[in-house]
Amino acid sequence: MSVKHALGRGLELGRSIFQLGILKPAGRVAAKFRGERLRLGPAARPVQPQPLLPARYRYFRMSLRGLAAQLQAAGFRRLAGGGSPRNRAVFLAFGVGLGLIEQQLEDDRRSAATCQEIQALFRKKKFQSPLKPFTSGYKLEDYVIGKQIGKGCNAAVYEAAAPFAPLRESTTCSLVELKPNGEETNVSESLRFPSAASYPLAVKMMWNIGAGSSSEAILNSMSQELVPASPEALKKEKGEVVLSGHFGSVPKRVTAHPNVIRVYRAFTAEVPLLPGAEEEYPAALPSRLNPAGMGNNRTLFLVMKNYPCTLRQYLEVCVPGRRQGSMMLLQLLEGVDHLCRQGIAHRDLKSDNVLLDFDAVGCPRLVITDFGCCLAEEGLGLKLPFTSRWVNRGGNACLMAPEVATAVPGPGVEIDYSKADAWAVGAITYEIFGQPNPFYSPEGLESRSYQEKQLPRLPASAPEHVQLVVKLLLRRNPNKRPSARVAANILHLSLWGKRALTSLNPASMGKMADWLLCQSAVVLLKGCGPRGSSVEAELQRGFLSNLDLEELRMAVRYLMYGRELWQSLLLSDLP
Ligand SMILES: Nc1ncnc2c1ncn2[C@@H]1O[C@H](COP(=O)(O)OP(=O)(O)OP(=O)(O)O)[C@@H](O)[C@H]1O
Repeated sequence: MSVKHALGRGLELGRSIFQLGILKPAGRVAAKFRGERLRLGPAARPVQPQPLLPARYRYFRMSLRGLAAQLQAAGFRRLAGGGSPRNRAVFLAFGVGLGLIEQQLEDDRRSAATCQEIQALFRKKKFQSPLKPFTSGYKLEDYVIGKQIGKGCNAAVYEAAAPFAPLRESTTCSLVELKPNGEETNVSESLRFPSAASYPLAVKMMWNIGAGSSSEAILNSMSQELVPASPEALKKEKGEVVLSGHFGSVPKRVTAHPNVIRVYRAFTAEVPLLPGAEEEYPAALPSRLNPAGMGNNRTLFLVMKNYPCTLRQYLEVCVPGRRQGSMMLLQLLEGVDHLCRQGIAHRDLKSDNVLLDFDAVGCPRLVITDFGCCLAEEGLGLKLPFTSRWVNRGGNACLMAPEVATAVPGPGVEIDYSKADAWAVGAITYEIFGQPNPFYSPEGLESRSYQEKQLPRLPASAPEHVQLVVKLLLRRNPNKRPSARVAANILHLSLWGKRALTSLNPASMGKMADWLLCQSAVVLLKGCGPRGSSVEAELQRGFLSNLDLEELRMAVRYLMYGRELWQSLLLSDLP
């Protein structure tokens, strides 16, 4: 081996370990170079990207550095101790080549610092609620209730108005009539959704059957509904949070996010006789209103913004175009990532539980709603002890991730929900791109037993990056499935970083940092213009406020992996 060759091999070895992420633990693979035992060996063939845990990544870096040092030391030893000069030089060159990878580590340190600075800049700008802040509204009498706008298994939802809760100027143009953009969609006629102008609020009245009528009992049984409640939602009395009474346990609360519903007020009150109650939910009424009713006298009311439709209703009349569909998927992933970061799993994601309105340019804005089945217990995180079959695994069995659906209860068993909502988003994407959800129909796939190769193809109209993300999200094995954050990053990079992507390399994130800086400048400038509150701008700000170098690197790896598979026309057989 020539010196030049050895230098090249050293560089290559370091780079390949670096690019692929060293996937085998040190010590298990011991490489030998010219008789010298080394503690690390490169992975021999391209392997699928896998998340590198920060601790492991640090360990890997230390090992790489250690390896370079070992080689250099061995080279010097041999230099001092004799041996053929050519051999010594070769040895030294290999070590030096490997040591050059240090430069990449330095590059990484700088890129990580850039990410942190950008993140800090964008985190400063808080998400603004579409309603002007209001101070009253803790009683049912504060609201004028209109007609019923929805009903589920646990509640009826009514439009409502309150003189003190007008919409912000910029959002009053939420489209009443949406003319789908010819280039983006197949639907030609205009679509009409009810206007929220006269009733900007929605009041959800929970059906209280069996929870008792004390406020404490109501909260205990419906506490998850309060997860998206703002800090001002519950009346504060003498500095203490009360809900028409005193409560022991309050669940975790999610902070505001553009893709997660906000509950502005929550209070208990006597169940009133609202329009359609006797016909639509007579059994949920208290005996005061219906002698045959089984409901309790008081219940929980939640006040939210009134959205024109659900995602399911929207998709019944409209097939979003490529870009719009990608942005809709991206919003769901952003919402799920926000929940995950706060240790909350929704556990009942479906197109009925996603509400939708439109930004000033007619782009659908999606918000995740109905937290009645969520996992948000303080101190529990995303892992639920599954010790008996009576433990509730969540709602909507059809869209239950395989690891949840197949879990068998037993001592010490835990269900890990950290990627379960992301899996459901993968399934909902079929609906967004105009296809039936493969997990719905009776003849459809079952999440507990499907094989990945049985998944239908998305229509050709779905962009390549969406097809890749859906394939990845619907992997059975959660360890091989990207998190919502990494999946969102793949879409962000594909939507806005296409040109930069051609030169991106997971081993050298310097170019990525340059692109991020340019992107930040663009987003900041756009934020000053009239489109500052557009869905696109919100998504871009969200991305920049959540930058993490390793998660970005992971996304780049997946993209490169997807590109390779596309090139070899193997995407349908994605392992
Ligand atoms: N803020 C809102 N604006 C407009 N419509 C809403 C709003 N919240 C809910 N809805 C409508 O009411 C329906 C029922 O609401 P929701 O899903 O919260 O009730 P639920 O009884 O908890 O549902 P589930 O049966 O899933 O448990 C929704 O599908 C939607 O059509």
